[in-house]
Amino acid sequence: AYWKKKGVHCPKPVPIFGNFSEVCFFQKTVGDWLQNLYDIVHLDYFGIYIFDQPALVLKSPELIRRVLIQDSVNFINKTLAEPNHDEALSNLMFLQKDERWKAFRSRMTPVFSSKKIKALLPTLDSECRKMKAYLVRNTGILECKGICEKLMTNILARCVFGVDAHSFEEEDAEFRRISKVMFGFSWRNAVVQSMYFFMPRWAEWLRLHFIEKSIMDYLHRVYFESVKARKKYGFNKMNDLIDIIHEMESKKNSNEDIDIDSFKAAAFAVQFFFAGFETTISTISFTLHELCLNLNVQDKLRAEILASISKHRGITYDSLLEMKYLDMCIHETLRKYPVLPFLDRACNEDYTFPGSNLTVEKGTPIYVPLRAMHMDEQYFSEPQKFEPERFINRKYNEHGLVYLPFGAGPRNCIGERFGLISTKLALVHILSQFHVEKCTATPDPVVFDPKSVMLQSKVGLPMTLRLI
Ligand code: HEM
Repeated sequence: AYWKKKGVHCPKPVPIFGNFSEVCFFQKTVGDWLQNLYDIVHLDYFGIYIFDQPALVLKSPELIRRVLIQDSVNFINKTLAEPNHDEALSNLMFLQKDERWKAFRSRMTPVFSSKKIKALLPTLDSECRKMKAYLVRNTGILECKGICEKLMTNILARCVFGVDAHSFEEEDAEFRRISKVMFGFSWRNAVVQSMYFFMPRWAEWLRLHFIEKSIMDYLHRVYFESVKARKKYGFNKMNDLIDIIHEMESKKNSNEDIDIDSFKAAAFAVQFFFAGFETTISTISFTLHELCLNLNVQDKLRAEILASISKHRGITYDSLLEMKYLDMCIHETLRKYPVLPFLDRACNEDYTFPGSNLTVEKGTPIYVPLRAMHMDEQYFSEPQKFEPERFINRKYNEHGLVYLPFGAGPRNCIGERFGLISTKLALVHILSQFHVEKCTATPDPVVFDPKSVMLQSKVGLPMTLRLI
């Protein structure tokens, strides 16, 4: 009745569940659910109900630009639950709101400058070399997502906490166990994380933990132990997050409105680990998957990589930025497989869309069905086809926003540069030494797992690796 009163079209809801039953019973992924709604409604926007909560879905690229960029001051918050019942969780930036988020974000932005990321390259490179040595010992059929998980566990443990995770040497290494509990499938994760996104009031009321408390405690402990060791042996040697935070601390301006106390710094370390893990793994492994299925693209990409390695006598930060076809392949992967298939915002105050009589009330969740847009023929011809060439002159967002793998506006992905450089480096290392090929277990097309809010293949991404 809410949307009817406002004169906003709403696909027919069912009692109790509203339009949400298929996601609620894990029958469809969030991405597929929003895409089905997007495909049947031919309007700039429409209403839905998540149980009894009205939410607005935007289809028009122009309205999306308004919400994410032009009028972003009205839409600074995400819809996610705010876990004020747990201090450690409430320090995670993507769960923060209003002034608290603003202050935290501006303090953390310098951590991701190109200079800082460039300084991390030797660390990333040495972890990629360990992966390569492991792959040389284990060619044949491999579950490539599992390999990428080991790699990112190692990279993040080093870049964030300054410790060696030993994922390639020991199957049951502690960090690997932690990342498995954080991201591996469990009904607990599926239910709690879906509730944080879509039933935030319930998640707050039930005092649920987005990340299991024991894991938070463990990661805090690792952080504090690393800081303790650094105090003893000296900072600024590892170029990792702990050194960067220490450097920021020592330059601290007393007028700053946020104090990065050690508890907040530890929370940021956890946040980095959490937000950088599945996102980067997904991008590396789906690219390899598509390269198995598109051997001409793989050959072209390998030719670019080998030429660059020979020109620069190795792999450098600048050479990674120079490889245009590599960049196009990754952007095509992020179009077909955006790890977060939708964006969410909540309006801070009642807001009337200019030129319309649509007013959304304070607190109303707003969704951008970005995967549906990435698969819309109107914007991307033959959307099922993996075609990196469509990114030759990347001008998709000229008239409104249609391509959004990292979101947009002040609340976009803070780790884009780090995610892209890690993805590029891992792909260069793998493709310069191995052919990747389809095996009988390679899923084609990929079937996504409805139990995960993020886009994940139901059966992993197995393929054959063959030394060149
Ligand atoms: C290829 C890899 C990645 C992809 C596709 C990706 C994608 C995204 C997307 C779609 C958002 C939401 C943006 C919005 O709502 O407008 C986001 C937010 C975020 N990402 Fe990433 N991400 C990636 C890597 C990383 C990495 C490596 C980090 C490392 C720290 C990171 C940290 C974050 C954080 C902290 C936020 C929340 C920002 C805020 O609330 O202000 N991401 N990411």
